[in-house]
Amino acid sequence: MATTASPDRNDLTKRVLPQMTLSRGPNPLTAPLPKDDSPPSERARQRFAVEGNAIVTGAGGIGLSVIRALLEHGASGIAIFDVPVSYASSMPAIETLKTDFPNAKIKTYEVDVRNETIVDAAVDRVSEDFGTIDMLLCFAGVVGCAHAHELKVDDWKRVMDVNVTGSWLCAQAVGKKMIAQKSGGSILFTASISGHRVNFPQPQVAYNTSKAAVFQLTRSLAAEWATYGIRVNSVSPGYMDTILNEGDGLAASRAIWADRNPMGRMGDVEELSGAVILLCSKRAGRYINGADIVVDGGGIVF
Ligand SMILES: NC(=O)c1ccc[n+]([C@@H]2O[C@H](COP(=O)([O-])OP(=O)(O)OC[C@H]3O[C@@H](n4cnc5c(N)ncnc54)[C@H](O)[C@@H]3O)[C@@H](O)[C@H]2O)c1
Ligand SMILES: OC[C@@H](O)C(O)[C@H](O)CO
Repeated sequence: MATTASPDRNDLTKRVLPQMTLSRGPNPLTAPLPKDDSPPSERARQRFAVEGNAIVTGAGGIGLSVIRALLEHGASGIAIFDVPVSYASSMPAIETLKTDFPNAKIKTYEVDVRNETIVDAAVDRVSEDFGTIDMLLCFAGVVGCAHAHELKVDDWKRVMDVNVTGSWLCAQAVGKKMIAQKSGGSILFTASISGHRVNFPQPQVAYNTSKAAVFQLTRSLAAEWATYGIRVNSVSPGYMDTILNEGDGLAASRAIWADRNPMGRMGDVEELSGAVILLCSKRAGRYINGADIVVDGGGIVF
């Protein structure tokens, strides 16, 4: 039997919470594209240029590679958030970046992304040190392998806290700054093919679940913050050749992953940077919001 919806149900103003109404204020994403008469090569360069300062969390294999790409494409400042133990190994690479890009401002901050107080204080410090925050790229992440029926709740929480809560805390702290700055911005999360499908042979229920959550975090913030000129997207790498895929018994799986990939190999971290630059670029990425780009060599062949 057909039911008639109550009149109130069709009245959006009564159904939608006040804070979800899209108040259209000044928004760099709604302004018309500026006319550009520069020569073709310059137009091509500008199309994939990134502008301003970026906070990058997780200066591991992928994070360090992307920082270099951001600097090559025009970023003027990079604030790196990581935990002290990782700085010990990534510091030589960070020093090389400072030498290779002498005009860029590159600073490191000891930040455990799971801690709200530390994240908020660090984002405040970046604001003071750099002026504006134009981009946030979240690469801080951990993996954990255990059979689901044996997984301890602390191990579940460790993965969720870094991959989901850590990404959220950084995005909220930076989002507040971007909204106040009124100049828009770009936020990029790192999901994974593990959020799209269940990988083989490693059992990693917490990791897979955490990365699927990152998609909805991406889409939720993309929907809420476009009105402030903030775009929010994610990348989903396949198996990249980093230290993340060495521990927790994962090294033994590398040959299986490569064998099942159409390209017969794992990815090089540098092969991810094109997608990241596209999503963060002000021109080429301007209408890309709430998207996830999979970079996995064609997926796993079963
Ligand atoms: N390598 C891959 O195959 C692959 C595939 C898909 C997704 N990813 C994701 O990409 C991201 C980067 O991975 P990677 O391969 O470069 O790994 P990585 O281990 O080389 O780097 C991860 C970085 O995150 C940092 N980190 C961990 N916990 C942190 C915390 N609490 N606070 C601050 N920083 C913290 C680590 O210190 C490290 O520098 C992760 O989110 C990972 O899940 C990786
Ligand atoms: O799915 C690829 C990655 O997210 C990750 O490196 C892997 O799943 C770790 O087991």
